[in-house]
Amino acid sequence: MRLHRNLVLAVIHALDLIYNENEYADKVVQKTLKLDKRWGVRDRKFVAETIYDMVRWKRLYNEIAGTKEHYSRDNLWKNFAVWATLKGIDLPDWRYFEGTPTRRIKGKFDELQSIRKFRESIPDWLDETGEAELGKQWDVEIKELNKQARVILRTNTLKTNRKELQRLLHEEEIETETVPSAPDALVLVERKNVFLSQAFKKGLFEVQDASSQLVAPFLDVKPGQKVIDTCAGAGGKTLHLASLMENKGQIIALDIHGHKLAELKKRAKRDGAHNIETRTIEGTKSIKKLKGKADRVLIDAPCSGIGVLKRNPDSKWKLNADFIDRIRKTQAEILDQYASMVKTGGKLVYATCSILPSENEKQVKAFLANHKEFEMIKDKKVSPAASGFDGFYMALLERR
Ligand SMILES: C[S@@+](CC[C@H](N)C(=O)[O-])C[C@H]1O[C@@H](n2cnc3c(N)ncnc32)[C@H](O)[C@@H]1O
Repeated sequence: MRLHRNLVLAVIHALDLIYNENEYADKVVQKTLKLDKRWGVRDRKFVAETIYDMVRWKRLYNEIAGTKEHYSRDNLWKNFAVWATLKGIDLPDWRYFEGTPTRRIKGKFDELQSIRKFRESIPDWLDETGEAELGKQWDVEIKELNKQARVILRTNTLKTNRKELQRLLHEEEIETETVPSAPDALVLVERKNVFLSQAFKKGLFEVQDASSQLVAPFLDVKPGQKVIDTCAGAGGKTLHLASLMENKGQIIALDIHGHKLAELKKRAKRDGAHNIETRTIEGTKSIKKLKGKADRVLIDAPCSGIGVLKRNPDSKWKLNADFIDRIRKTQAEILDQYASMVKTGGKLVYATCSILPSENEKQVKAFLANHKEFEMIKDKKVSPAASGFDGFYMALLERR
């Protein structure tokens, strides 16, 4: 591969924004890709993938390059030289690469393979938490979570079926394969910007990981029921629930952030999902009004997101142990309060995109100890390593 100066400069500028200005990697990638309209598909792929790669392997590259946590331009170039060297790319004779110790880089990389926090490029606290909660399993999970995420689509069965969607995408030169574990899912054979496709504009699919696609079916919804999605956000699961309910019945989508619900509304319109009402939570009043009203309640709780690190590699650097402590408290409170919306004989799913037992089965266990009116029907842990998709947890409870 030959390096093009303007593309590499764009990557370095993006890293400066992410590391020094604390901007989110996905937003910076979006912004960077708009910099030059003349860039072709391969240029865009290089820019996006290199930024994500550099962010993912930040700690490892810092350690190899000796750049520590200082991201001056010179140090960003040093980190980039490590990336290129480890990829086997011949460094051009640009002044930034003068004196790059190619052999030392490779030697240091080999040496660091025996220390997990460097090998997997994670902060100390995360390595300690992962090991304390998952033991030996942490080794394989974190390895998988450092891989690049594939693009997965969920067929919008309100408008089409998986076979037809696959055919229509093929006509737009987007090749896909089916996913055995998720009946409505298609995985892209090659990464593409699917949001530009006609199929997307017509609302024939949503982008949603295969593990995330297991959550709505876990709630066992039926057309005609009253369903409350308590942490609906921009509605990934709400829209799936609407499809499973064939647009019949009622879904109330709640969240504390109105702007996320506004996005949900836009998506619902595109998808032809007509049975969703959004309500911003502005205090306990909105919850009390819904007490004992729902056949089904989904709590897709805020969480550490450790199960989706392959999608958001910069959360490794933005998360911290205090945040996880706080989020565990929020999860316990949410579960305790929102479960009251389930009517007798109704069902509740508690789900997270974390793989830490302290956010998952331990939360459910503590809840059940205090709420004898609920019993567990089943739960499911989706391991990133075993599935190749995101890490998730879901528990189905019933109110007696
Ligand atoms: C895991 S995300 C939800 C993702 C969404 N269900 C989806 O499938 O796209 C968790 C959501 O919980 C919301 N949230 C945080 N605290 C909350 C609270 N106390 N009550 C309701 N929602 C809350 C966040 O704004 C966020 O949108």
